[in-house]
Amino acid sequence: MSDTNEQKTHGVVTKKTSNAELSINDDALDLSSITQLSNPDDSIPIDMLCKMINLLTVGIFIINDDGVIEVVNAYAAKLFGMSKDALIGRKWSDFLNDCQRDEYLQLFDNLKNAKEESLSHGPKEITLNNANGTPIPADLSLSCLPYRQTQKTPMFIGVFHDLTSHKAEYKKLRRLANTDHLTGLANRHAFEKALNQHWMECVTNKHPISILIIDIDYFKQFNDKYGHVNGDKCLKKVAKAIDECVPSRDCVTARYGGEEFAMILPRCSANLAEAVAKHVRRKINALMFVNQGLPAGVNVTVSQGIACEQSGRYNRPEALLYCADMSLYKAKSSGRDRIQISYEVNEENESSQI
Ligand SMILES: Nc1nc2c(ncn2[C@@H]2O[C@H](COP(=O)(O)OP(=O)(O)OP(=O)(O)O)[C@@H](O)[C@H]2O)c(=O)[nH]1
Repeated sequence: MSDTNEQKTHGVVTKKTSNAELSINDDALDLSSITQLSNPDDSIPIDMLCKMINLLTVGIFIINDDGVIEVVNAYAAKLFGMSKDALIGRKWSDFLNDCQRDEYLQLFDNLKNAKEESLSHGPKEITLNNANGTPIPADLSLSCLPYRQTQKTPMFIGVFHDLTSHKAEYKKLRRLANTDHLTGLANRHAFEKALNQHWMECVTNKHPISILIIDIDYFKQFNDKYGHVNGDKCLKKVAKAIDECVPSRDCVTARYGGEEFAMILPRCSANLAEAVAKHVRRKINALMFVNQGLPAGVNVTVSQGIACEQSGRYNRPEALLYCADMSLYKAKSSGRDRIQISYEVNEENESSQI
């Protein structure tokens, strides 16, 4: 008895093998021709090829020159969210969103009209809208099968991988790379990236942009007296209090160094930055550490430096940052628990203290 039988479904011939199955529209593609290797005497038995393709954890489909699916493997069917039989006769581009569909139809035209047989495209990242309504990120390559193997009309093979888990992992790693692990705030790297972006946006649109640098006073003494574990808890509390003072969602609060924090205030004047700094000061002064076993009287203060770019005072974000840092230094040297605002670059007498 033959291990391969055939049945007609919706006008499409489905070939079934004993070990694996592969749906094929026989009218368009003689699949046995694909099994021909460069040496015509070497060929892979069809059932073995079907089994191999079906076992692959990569989506494979073959389409005709109308973009209609003629062959599809089990993994592709799973990702498309339909049975293999149901997929035969469907246009593969139905599973793309409008924007990607247009791009791929254009590309498909290019592939069809190309003179070279072995033309291919990709891999390129796409999002498959599968039949269950789940968007699946995938990378897709589309290649023209050599004419000598498809014999009649040109055929194309699509190969794609599910990128869902890679994407999730990438997102997680990206978040970790941008986050300070102790406080959960942005880290210095993320701060600098955000500063460049906000600087460009504010300067281009002639909006002010302010930076606030906040440093815990005498934190070494806190650590020495209450231990590093309590020091860490204190840093977390201070970070949370600072983050609660941002005036809008596009502000960025970061841990800039050990006990130093920084805030980017896009579209905020020096006056607004000063109001934010006063808010920070009140919140930090009110922090209590009793719930972590420290005496009721224990508290911390912060010194703050502000610089604001408005009307081209500074030519680079680094200059703005430098002046905010200089202001902080002045706030420290003049007694701590203070807010210092810098109005001009390197002008000692052009700053004010609160
Ligand atoms: N617990 C804890 N301590 C940290 C961490 N990072 C930095 N520090 C401590 O922060 C302290 C900073 O000390 P200094 O730079 O001398 O500053 P300070 O004692 O705050 O003094 P001023 O800034 O001049 O007011 C050091 O004792 C560091 O060990 C951290 O992640 N956890």
